[in-house]
Amino acid sequence: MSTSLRTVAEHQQHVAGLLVPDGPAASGPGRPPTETVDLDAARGRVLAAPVHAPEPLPAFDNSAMDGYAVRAVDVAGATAQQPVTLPVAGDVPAGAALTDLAPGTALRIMTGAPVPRGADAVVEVEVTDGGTDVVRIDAAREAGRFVRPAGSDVSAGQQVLAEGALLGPAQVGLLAALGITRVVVRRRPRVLVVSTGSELAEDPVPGAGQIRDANGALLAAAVAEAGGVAVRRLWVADDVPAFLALLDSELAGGDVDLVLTSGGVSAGAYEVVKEALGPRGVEFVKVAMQPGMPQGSGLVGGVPVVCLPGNPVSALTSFEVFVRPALRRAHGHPVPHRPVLRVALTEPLVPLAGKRQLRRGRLDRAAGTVTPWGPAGSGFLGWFAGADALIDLPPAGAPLNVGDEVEVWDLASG
Ligand SMILES: Nc1nc2c(c(=O)[nH]1)N[C@H]1C(S)=C(S)[C@@H](COP(=O)(O)OP(=O)(O)OC[C@H]3O[C@@H](n4cnc5c(N)ncnc54)[C@H](O)[C@@H]3O)O[C@H]1N2
Ligand code: MOO
Repeated sequence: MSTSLRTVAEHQQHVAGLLVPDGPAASGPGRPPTETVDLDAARGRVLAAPVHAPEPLPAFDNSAMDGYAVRAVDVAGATAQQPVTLPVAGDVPAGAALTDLAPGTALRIMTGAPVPRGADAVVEVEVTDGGTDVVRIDAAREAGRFVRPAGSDVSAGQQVLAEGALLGPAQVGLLAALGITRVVVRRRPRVLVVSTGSELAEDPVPGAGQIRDANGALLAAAVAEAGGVAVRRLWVADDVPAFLALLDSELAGGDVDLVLTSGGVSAGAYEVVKEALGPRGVEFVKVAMQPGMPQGSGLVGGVPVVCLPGNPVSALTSFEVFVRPALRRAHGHPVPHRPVLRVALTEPLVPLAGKRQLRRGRLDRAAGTVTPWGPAGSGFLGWFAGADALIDLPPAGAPLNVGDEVEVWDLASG
């Protein structure tokens, strides 16, 4: 085994290289096919094709105010001292069909209702006496005032969303407003999650020396949060033939874009993942990072495989650092990385010599501070569950004092 450590950036490139379109993985999520989804399922998805407006928005001239539709010339010069009085010819509620306004009259109109033919302005009710038969108007309103013209927001045929746009509430709302009910989006990368270790209990109540599988749920959740889908979540004991048989049968179906394993990659006597996949060409390395030093990556049968360390804190941190950005970039997400903030420490910290360290932290956004959350070791999932940030400490930095600025990854955003 090599004793030189790979840098975090180098291993990020290795993992990203497995997943990007130009990478070696022909069948990976690098060239994700597309799928068409209903608008209700579109939030969080990435558009695979631009969208053009089939119709203008608004579709017809409509009122921006509750008030009176008038001809601007009929109210020209109106003031509180010299008001204009107009007969009210009727009401135009929202949802009403288009009507006509006769010169020298007003129509009581509601916000969103179609501005009648012949009217070119709306006088808001606040500068009138609110009359229903006859209305006193205390202010002039120029032509176009409080009229939202057809197409003033979006014109017919205009490109409203570009390929690669991330669909959030505003985008989904716009599509709904335009009558677009289905959109072509990039397919979510399909990820097979495999937990390894003979200590993992199959029964709900672990026996002596056994533990429950945390990484399966943890990584499936992380995959979903990154925009992928964990197609299957499996467990295999520390048994190389059983592991390989499972992997081969799972990959035979051809529906997996990425395999994520956890455990069995370090220096012990039963390192199932390393022993099984090393001979298949997967590269096992040590990365200058804590937690998450032992890592594996490569292709098995053309499918990218990323092998994460077993400690749950190490597995999740490794996912954050290596897998999440690659997965998001691979399916076209416009923002692959977490937002990085510069905030002040509330406690002193001593960086590790020779390794980049990602400590759990809790952000106080208002105060612009971060508090280290729990010990540095990789056996503290309980602490991780209470954290909302990773404090990114460069290797061999000087000891940090209270108030010193550090970079943190904001896990609650992006
Ligand atoms: N002699 C050495 N020992 C270790 C080294 C080393 O360099 N030399 N590296 C340490 C580091 S760093 C890490 S990280 C771990 C990684 O170990 P593995 O990836 O081989 O993982 P395991 O040994 O299988 O498990 C480690 C730990 O995590 C628990 N685990 C594993 N899978 C799960 C799961 N699905 N759910 C919950 N917990 C899980 C497992 O029981 C162990 O406690 O190796 C160090 N050792
Ligand atoms: O590098 Mo391991 O992931 O700390 O415990």
